Amino acid sequence: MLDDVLAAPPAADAFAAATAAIIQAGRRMDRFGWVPATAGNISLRLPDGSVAITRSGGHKGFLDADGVIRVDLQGRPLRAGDRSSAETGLHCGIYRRFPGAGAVLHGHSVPVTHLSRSGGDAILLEGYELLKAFPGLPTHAGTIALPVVDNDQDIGRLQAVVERRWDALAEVPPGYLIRGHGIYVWGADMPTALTRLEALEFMLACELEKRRAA
Ligand SMILES: CSCCC(=O)C(=O)COP(=O)(O)O
Ligand SMILES: [Zn+2]
Repeated sequence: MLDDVLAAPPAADAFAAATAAIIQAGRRMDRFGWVPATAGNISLRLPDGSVAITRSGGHKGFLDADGVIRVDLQGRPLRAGDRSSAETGLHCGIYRRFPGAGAVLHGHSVPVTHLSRSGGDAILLEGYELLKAFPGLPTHAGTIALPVVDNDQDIGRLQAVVERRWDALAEVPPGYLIRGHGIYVWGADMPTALTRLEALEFMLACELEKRRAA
């Protein structure tokens, strides 16, 4: 019991650590060109069940501590007047559905935007060594069918569509694409989410090259 109390960091410390991790993730995503202009958003689940998430509208490669705020699992800001990401509902939808999700990343890369626009409800990734970055895929011989959903400015309606897609899948991959918009990826923690995003972006860039060459 005492061990549990000592192991749990005070809420303010946990938020400060999450803010630092989010700032670092934004810089990393920016280096790859995945968060152009004010695109993208980033969040981490906090030990008290709330969520640290980027504010709406800033450049995610130039975040400072003021660029990260807290919301509850329904996406409501914990401090009156704070305006979290316009896509907070998609982050919270992931945290509510997957108790093991601890970090969520959203970016707008060229491969994601281009491939998601070219039709189809899923993008098949097969034969890539980097598939091993995903749960349950011990070799390159596995396959990921990344769901693609139509874009919608109504985030509640978009989240309902995403949930219906998840309901229809025997196994839900930890990511999906929004057509002409971007990608959502999650993991147990920030390093895992970043690894998955990087692996997916690499494979999607290869898919784009393949289509160009065809
Ligand atoms: C100019 S990007 C349009 C909004 C968007 O798709 C996005 O990812 C960023 O929105 P946020 O409110 O999180 O800044
Ligand atoms: Zn977006």
